[in-house]
Amino acid sequence: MKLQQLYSYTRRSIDTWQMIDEGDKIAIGVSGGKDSLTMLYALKGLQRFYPKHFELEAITVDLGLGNFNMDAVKSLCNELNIPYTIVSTEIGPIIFDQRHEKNPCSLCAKMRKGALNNKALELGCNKIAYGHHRDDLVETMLMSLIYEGHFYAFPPVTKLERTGLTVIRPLLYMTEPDIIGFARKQNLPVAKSPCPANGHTRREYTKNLMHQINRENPGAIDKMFTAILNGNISDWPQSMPNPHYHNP
Ligand SMILES: Nc1ncnc2c1ncn2[C@@H]1O[C@H](COP(=O)(O)OP(=O)(O)OP(=O)(O)O)[C@@H](O)[C@H]1O
Repeated sequence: MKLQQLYSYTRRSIDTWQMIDEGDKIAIGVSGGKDSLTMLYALKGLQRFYPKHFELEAITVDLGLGNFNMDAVKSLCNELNIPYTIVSTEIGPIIFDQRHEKNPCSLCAKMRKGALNNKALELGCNKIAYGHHRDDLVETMLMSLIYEGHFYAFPPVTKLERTGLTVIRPLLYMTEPDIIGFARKQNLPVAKSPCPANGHTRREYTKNLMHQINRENPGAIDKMFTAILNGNISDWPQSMPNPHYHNP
């Protein structure tokens, strides 16, 4: 995937869901994975020509799991001229060593988001960008169906009432293969997740299932994505009708 295509997909979600307002200061959550690194490029590029002016801050929450070297990400942020902050935490040791959590993912995500939000507020940001893409959205919907028995997927924009921050997901129209292709082409310094639960979670199971369904029924992921977009899901904001874009 070329840079121009990346900008065009990102702009599509930003316009459709009105993610950016004049004067926003957006914290980009950077895990070091391919999605958030791609998002650094996407938002930095868009900043140059988007009609509304906005500022960017990149933030990584270090979970304290060791083996976590973000020097290459620091250099990338330098190159892109995005201020970069690493927040050191003991979230990993608390979850795995002290509490021996059987289902560590939800508590970890909650604590990680708390640390990210606090730093974003401290830096004067009013929005937080997550690198979720189309396949993450479909995966989450399937998890909700299989494990919770209802049709739900996270919205493109979420206002967090307690902190006043707004979460945005600018890569929502990108597919995972597109992101993988972009990350490879740009030679992005993708870090392997240091999480010991990685690869053994319900999410991983659902992801494999989703790919199996798509292999056996080509186009199924796109169809499920369309079902979500048209699904009148609670929490989802109104999308902007835009003559330039046609939803699938
Ligand atoms: N440790 C972290 N510090 C800051 N932001 C994070 C961190 N972990 C996740 N995020 C943010 O939350 C988003 C979703 O997290 P998730 O763990 O689902 O990542 P992912 O799908 O593996 O994406 P990525 O390839 O960016 O890691 C990430 O894209 C990123 O924006």
